[in-house]
Order: sequence, then C-alpha cells, then structure tokens
Amino acid sequence: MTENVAVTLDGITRTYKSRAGEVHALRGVTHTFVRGSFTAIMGPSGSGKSTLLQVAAGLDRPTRGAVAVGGRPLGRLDQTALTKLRRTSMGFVFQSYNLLDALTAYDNVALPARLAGQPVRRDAVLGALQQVGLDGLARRRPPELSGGQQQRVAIARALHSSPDVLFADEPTGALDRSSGRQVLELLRSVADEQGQTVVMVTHDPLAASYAHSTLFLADGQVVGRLDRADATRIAAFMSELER
Ligand SMILES: Nc1ncnc2c1ncn2[C@@H]1O[C@H](COP(=O)(O)OP(=O)(O)OP(=O)(O)O)[C@@H](O)[C@H]1O
Repeated sequence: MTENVAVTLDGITRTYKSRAGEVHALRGVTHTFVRGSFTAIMGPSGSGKSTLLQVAAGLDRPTRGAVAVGGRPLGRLDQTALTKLRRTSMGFVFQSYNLLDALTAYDNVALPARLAGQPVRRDAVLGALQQVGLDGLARRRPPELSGGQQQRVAIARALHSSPDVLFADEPTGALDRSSGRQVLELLRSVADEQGQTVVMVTHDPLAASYAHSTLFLADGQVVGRLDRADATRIAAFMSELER
C-alpha cells in the first residue's frame, strides 16, 4: 500500500506561541495524499491552509504528530537530510513567481540545481519548459513574459528536479482567468499524465474544481472533502463554512 502514498499527515498539531497567547493553527489533522492525486485545500482565512502546506512540505515542523513523504518520516531527518529530500522529492510554486528578472527562463529553471552544485542537463531544462508549453521562449527574461507565462516558468523550475510532490500555494492568485486556467490544466496534467502528486492551497472554487478532490479546513481541522466536484458545489460548501 505504502508505494501508493505520497504524503501522510498523522495527528498534526501546530501551535504558535505569540505575545497574545497560543494560536492553534492546526488541531489534529490526519490525511493521506495518494500518489498521482491532485488535491485542493480550501477553508476560510486563518483556517490553517498555509500552515498545513508548510508542515507537509517540511518547511515547518509540527508541534505534535508525524509527517512522512514517500514513506520517509520527516521528524527523524536532520536539517541537511530534510533539505536534500525537499530538493529531490518536492517542488514549490507560490502566488508570486519568485523568478530572477536578470536571468532567462532557461536559467531560472536551471538555477536551483546550479545553486545546489548539481550538474544541469540541457535536455532536462528544455524538457521542463516543454512540459509547461514554453520551450520556444527559453531565452526570454521574466519581464518579457506574461504573468501566466512567468508562473509556468516557475512551475517548470519546480518540475525540473522531477519531484514526487508539487506543493502550490495560491498559484493562480495573481493571474487572470484564462492564464489561471492554463496553469490549472497544467497542474492537472502533472498529476494525470506524470503521476506526480499535487497539493494546492486556493481560495478559488473554480481553481479547486480542477483538482481530483478538495479538502476543507476550518479552525485548524479537516471538516470536509469533496471528490470530483464542480465549482458550484465547492463554492456552496465554502459558503456553509463561512456562515
Ligand atoms: N508565525 C505565526 N505566528 C503566530 N501565528 C501564526 C503564524 N502563522 C500563522 N499563524 C496563525 O495561524 C492560523 C492559521 O494561519 P494560516 O496562514 O495557516 O491560515 P490560512 O488558512 O492559510 O489563511 P489565509 O487564507 O488568510 O492565508 C492563523 O490564526 C494565523 O494568524
């Protein structure tokens, strides 16, 4: 069974201590992200979506509970091993593309591997750009690309290391509807055609409808899940949560 599992969250609690007291961002989240699945995470503001993504990706440690990626418990890894696992098994895409304007699309995609001192294969970089439909624009710099194209370069950069899991935090938040649709179709194909696992935080029911399933959080807990739902059903579930 475990080979079908990409990420497991087991009883995850994340408590932040602030001057005003404790904030319980996650309160006992248990979930399995199956390999090749595309899951959207939705929930009201402050419900713990970003915290969940950060903890699942090993960017933040849970206060209690265990996270495993590809069967490897993150809690047992030291910082060096965790960094290595993140570099080889996980990709990240954010609302802001975080590209370097001075570099071409090609060099932006190659940069993480170069920074890690790894050899960069030209065909792998071009392959990642081709996967996002931008192989003809490899020599353009970000200011010469549209927002949607820049986000696709950011996705190519995340896919370049062939990660098992792609984590995306509001990847279409800054895009118009048509560019957003292209990015979402791309994320869907990453799961359907490449068998990679995609976990995406979004506020947009239409964006979530591209995923195989949507997980709903409220007050740091999983309060619902819809599979293969359209945007109307997802929006209706969200309105109930926000009442
Ligand atoms: N570093 C931190 N220190 C203290 N509290 C934090 C910290 N990060 C997040 N929180 C709190 O934890 C809770 C969950 O935050 P989180 O960012 O995960 O929610 P979210 O669902 O992603 O929200 P949004 O949709 O507004 O981005 C919130 O109450 C937030 O204020």
